Amino acid sequence: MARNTYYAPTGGLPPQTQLINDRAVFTEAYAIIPKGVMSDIVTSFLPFWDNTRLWVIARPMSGFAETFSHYIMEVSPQGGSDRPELDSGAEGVLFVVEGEMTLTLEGKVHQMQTGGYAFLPPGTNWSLKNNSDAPVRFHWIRKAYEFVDGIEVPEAFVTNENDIAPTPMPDTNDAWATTRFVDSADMRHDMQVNIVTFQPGGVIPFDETHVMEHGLYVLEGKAVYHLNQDWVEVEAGDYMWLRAFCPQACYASGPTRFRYLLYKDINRHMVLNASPAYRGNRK
Ligand SMILES: NC(=O)N[C@H](N)C(=O)O
Repeated sequence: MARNTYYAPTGGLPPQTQLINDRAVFTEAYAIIPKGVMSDIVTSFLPFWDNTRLWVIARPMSGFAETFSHYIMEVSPQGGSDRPELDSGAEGVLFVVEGEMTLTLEGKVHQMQTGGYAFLPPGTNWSLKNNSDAPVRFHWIRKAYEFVDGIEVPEAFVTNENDIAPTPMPDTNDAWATTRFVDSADMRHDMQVNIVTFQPGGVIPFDETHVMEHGLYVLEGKAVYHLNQDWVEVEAGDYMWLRAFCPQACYASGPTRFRYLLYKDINRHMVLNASPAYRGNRK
């Protein structure tokens, strides 16, 4: 089966001769981390991960307004972790963009390759190892799972994006389609990590303005995105973080398809006690 080729950052140092013309921006409504910023200078490390470095491209900051963290992981040969997740309340998604790795999930071994996708509910027993002779690069998106009395925690699964048919947006002539790994109406899930694909010229023709917070990592191609009041050019390897209600529209501006990994929080009430007014009203 044909496999997709995604942009995967490989680090390196920007040359000292480089002009200072990066497109990085951090605003109240959105942030852009262009691929050039993901250099060797800004890597992180994690406890109990061997031969591993990462780029943290999103994290909760204000305590209640941001819901998730997003890492780009790079695990060298023989690297990995037997204690990957230290927070028993965290759920996660792994998505492989280059190389291969061995995921052991509740004792069962899964060999994951490019396009491989795993959902890890809170409390899952998992470990990861790179048994190959090349680095493996994957995205790891984490969120504090919002438990609800009477609703079960969803089960873990491992799949590959090539095994899932994208759902076309009606009336777009298939120019805009979304690969969904879980059903939006499945109330056990409080987040989705999807892949959105636009054919050249495909558009989001109006400013979507909605409660879902987003992280968008561009996997392929390029586009012009409207974010709040700005038009920005983005291409494979760039990251966009969008706060809830940030207006967003785009058109795929390149000769090839434009695709991104899209995080969104779904299916839960908003936390009312985050508001000082609400706290004031309570006995
Ligand atoms: N920016 C986006 O791709 N937004 C999606 N239509 C979404 O909110 O699912």
